[in-house]
Amino acid sequence: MSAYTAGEAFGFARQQRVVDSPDEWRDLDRAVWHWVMAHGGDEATARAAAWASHAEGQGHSALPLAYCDSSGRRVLDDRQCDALARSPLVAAVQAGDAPEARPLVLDGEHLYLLRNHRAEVDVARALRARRDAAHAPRSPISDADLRALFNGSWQDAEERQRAAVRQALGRRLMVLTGGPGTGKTTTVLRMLLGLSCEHHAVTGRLPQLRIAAPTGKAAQRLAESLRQGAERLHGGAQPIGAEWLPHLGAVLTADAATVHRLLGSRGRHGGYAFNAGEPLPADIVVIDEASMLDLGLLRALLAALREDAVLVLVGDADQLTSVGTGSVMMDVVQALEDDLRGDLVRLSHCFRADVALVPINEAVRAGDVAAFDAAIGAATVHAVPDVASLRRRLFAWARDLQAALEAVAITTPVAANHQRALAARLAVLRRQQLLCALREGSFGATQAAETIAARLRAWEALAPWSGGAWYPGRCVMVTRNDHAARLYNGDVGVCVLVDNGAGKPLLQVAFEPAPDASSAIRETTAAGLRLLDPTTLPPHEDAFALTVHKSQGSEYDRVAVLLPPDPASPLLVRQMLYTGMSRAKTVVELWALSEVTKKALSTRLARHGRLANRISASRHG
Ligand SMILES: Nc1ncnc2c1ncn2[C@@H]1O[C@H](COP(=O)(O)OP(=O)(O)OP(=O)(O)O)[C@@H](O)[C@H]1O
Repeated sequence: MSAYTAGEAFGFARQQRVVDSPDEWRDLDRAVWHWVMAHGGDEATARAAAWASHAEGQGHSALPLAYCDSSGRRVLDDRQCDALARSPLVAAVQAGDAPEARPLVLDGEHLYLLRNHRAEVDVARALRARRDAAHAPRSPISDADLRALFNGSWQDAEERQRAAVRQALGRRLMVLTGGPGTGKTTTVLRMLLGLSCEHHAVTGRLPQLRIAAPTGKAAQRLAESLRQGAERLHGGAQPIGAEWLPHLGAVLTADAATVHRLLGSRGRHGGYAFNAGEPLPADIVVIDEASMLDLGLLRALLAALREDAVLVLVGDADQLTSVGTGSVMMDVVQALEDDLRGDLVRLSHCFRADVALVPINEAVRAGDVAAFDAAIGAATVHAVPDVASLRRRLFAWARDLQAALEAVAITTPVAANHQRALAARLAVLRRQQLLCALREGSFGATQAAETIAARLRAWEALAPWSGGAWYPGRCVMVTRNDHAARLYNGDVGVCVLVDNGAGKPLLQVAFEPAPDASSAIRETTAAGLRLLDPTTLPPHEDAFALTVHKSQGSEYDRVAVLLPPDPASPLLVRQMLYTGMSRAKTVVELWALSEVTKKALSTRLARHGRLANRISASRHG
């Protein structure tokens, strides 16, 4: 789209041509330039506004006045910065609210689009209020209770888990962070039991509990882990006392949903059914994978919460931030770490049986090149300098995938009610996964998935389906929410051959249980695995290779992380590498040149904005 057509889309066609339109600007940024010029702004303000829009497109909530373009040149000179403060379209403030609504806000050394400024201010204010509302618990948890909640165990390695459970009581905000396998979910379950007990002591009734995550898949995983954990607590070698059972019941019957669904999203511009005027009927809300929350969604969530509700944010603050604006989990953790009050617990001990990957993940998390070199033996490294070598890797990968599909007899029909056989086929999705830093291009996930699919289809056992789009073993990921089908962006399914006892077996796509089915419902639907006709699926794509972004919240036995051979790629950041590699449970492969890996290791993704400062500003009002 040219600058003119972008402008036309906004209803102000045939304006001046954008002066010096930088190559990096998107059509939207140019449209913002036109909007400012059409509304009485000067050239400097229009330019700054377009750059603020561009920065938002990169995930920043604000444009620092010293912002540099990709060639390292400042995008606004001193004269332009001075002009901004005098512009009628700009509200200049020194921290805090903009006194009047103007489209741009100059807050100290940062320029904001108004909505991002409001979101930052509102989120910080709500979080500060939640922090300040902490009080001594009515029914503090005893060491005996803690021991009971941890199955009679009292190890040093569990101290922070116990601290998290103890410290959550009496608060309106609790944040739990830690890497994979550090026991976040295990701790959340105990925390919920403690919070439920406290709620009962204060109100005389059990709490209304809601659990959610930014994606359906993550919500489903949390619900399932909590259910399994609750069963172990109830039926293990040292079952918890009868006094806990009503609270366990509250956890077991809690609905799990995406955050959008929790808030009653009415679509892109329709707002939410639950908001400040119509608060969410919930006493305790747990959000897992909170690193995927963006600024706008956290603002909506905080607005919808009742003042006396407890919000528990759980996630790995070192993972990639959301694709949207801001890096809220990272900022919240930083602010709470700067002002320790017990409402943040960072777990660090890995409890997994297989800890071989812990040192390398820790080295990547910390960006420690020496520790990474020392731990690299835990990973398999393949240098992939060009398309030909990538192709060879992909072929070998497809061969292994074929072997995994063969092992579950993917081309043999299975009865629709044979849950075990269906679950075995579905489990292939968690066996091996290729994760790519890029989406597009010859090193991107789309092309890699195509190459793997083409190679797989050359398998003679799949010949009967050679004419169609669907074949047994095709793995797909849903790319758009379909609330009616209870399928959500990020859900993965595998195509299976189903014998329904009425003639020719049918191709169906198997998915795990719906995330927003309560556990009671899940139990009545024979383990809840869903079989759907391929023609009824919402938009989807092949899932043989995914971007690292899309893999957040999932784990696989074996992971290969593919990095592009160009060290200058802007997506090569430490959080991306950490997120990708830490998805592996037992085997991790790096398909990358060593200089590219080092570049990613030593580059920390930082998003511009002032949320962390605003939250920590509590002591100054
Ligand atoms: N205190 C503990 N004692 C024994 N095992 C534990 C303890 N805490 C966690 N585990 C075990 O460690 C494994 C990981 O725990 P959990 O799933 O709670 O971690 P997590 O941080 O939520 O992991 P992920 O981020 O990968 O979902 C599980 O097998 C769990 O049973």
